[in-house]
Amino acid sequence: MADVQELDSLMSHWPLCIANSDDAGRFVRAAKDIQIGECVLAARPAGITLLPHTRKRWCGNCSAFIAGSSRSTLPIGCRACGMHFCSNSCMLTAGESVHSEEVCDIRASINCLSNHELDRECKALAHLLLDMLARRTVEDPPPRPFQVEPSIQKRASHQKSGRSKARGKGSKKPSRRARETREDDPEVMADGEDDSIQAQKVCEEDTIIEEPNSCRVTSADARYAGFAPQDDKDAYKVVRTPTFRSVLSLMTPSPQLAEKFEQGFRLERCSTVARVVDELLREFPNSPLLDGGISASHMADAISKDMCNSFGLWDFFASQIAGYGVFPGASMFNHSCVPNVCHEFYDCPGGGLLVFRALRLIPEGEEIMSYYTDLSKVDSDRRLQSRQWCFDCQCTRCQFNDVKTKEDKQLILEFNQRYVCPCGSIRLQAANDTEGRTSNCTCPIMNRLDI
Ligand SMILES: C[S@@+](CC[C@H](N)C(=O)[O-])C[C@H]1O[C@@H](n2cnc3c(N)ncnc32)[C@H](O)[C@@H]1O
Repeated sequence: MADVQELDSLMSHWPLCIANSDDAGRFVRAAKDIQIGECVLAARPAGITLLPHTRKRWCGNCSAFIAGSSRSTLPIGCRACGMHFCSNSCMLTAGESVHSEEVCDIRASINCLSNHELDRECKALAHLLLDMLARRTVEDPPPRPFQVEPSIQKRASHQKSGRSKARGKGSKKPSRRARETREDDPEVMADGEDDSIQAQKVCEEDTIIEEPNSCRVTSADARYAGFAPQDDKDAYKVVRTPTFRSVLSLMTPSPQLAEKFEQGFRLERCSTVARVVDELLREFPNSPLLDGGISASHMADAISKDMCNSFGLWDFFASQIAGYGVFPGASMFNHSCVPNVCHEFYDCPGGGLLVFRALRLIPEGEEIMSYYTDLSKVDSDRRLQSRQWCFDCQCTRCQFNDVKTKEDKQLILEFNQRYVCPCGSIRLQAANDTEGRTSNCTCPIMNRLDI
């Protein structure tokens, strides 16, 4: 069984504990009675990838839908790599991690590769891998076999002084950042003012960035995502930053299992993507992204986790997947088509937060079941979807729906009326609802737009 300690520490503040089963691997149990609506976990991403059609609409730093973001000032686009940001502050924070000089250069190079060299899915994976490497932080607790601390700690102290000098050092290629401009306001970078002076100014005005590479979830973010009361100043402490090692601890299907579910091709492309990213990264020999001796095989291992562990990010306005991310804490939840928790994605610096809440009372000891498939679909469609995660769902709903009757259809209809919000996501049953029919949607999009 893979390392649980790293994953366990991501859950240490939540009413959860990890256990193991023969049929579905590791799973999560409630460590106490959990009330309806109670937040069971808020997880941060180890890496996110936005699909090309979304990059202009979603902030590359906080994953906010730019047009609907309260943070949004003027959208800023990078002409080199195509990433967009909802504000100056987000652009500056990203400049220290997911949009540093070398990351931007490599992203641009990936975008330029022909379909033959790297197809669309592989490019999305390559961006996910870069994102994971760029978000790597000081490992906590101190590592065991995987050597990462010394250089990373050095980097963190550089950054505390306000600027990352390590980044781009030794870079062979000329920087493309000069081409980066604010789309709607071309004067911003074109007035001759040095990038770093601008960065300092905005840092002073906007926010104190303590650890640029691992922005904290602030108390305000925690309140916005609804898991902290108004007066809880320490709310952010419950959300741990996933380490790279926690990603490596996630599950990868064996080649045999992947073959059985016709997903072998996905496993194979991980090494192709890792090789391409590794080659591009080696052009930056002093890159902090490679600190700790990250090799191509570490990279292939990390992105192979995408297969069974990524969460889709839904674009409500375009009604399509905007991208996906790996949230190691949340990856311990197994699937059920009758879940007892639902999840919502909230934008916040550091890539966003995936927040899980109880759909009903969950007694101590019961398994926490999330959902991976579209629960509004009929059983055959859900079964097809679950093949992507290399398993056949055996939940009561799947077994029951094998017998197709009018009553089954009624059951699905009722289930959807009860749990599926018009925005497409699962919604909470209202706490005071004895009938179990009316529910409150807590999704950020609906709330924010006051629909
Ligand atoms: C996000 S991980 C969940 C944690 C996983 N059990 C582990 O040990 O790391 C998803 C994987 O768990 C397994 N899994 C999740 N739900 C399952 C279920 N209802 N039945 C069987 N396997 C399941 C599948 O192998 C799936 O690819």
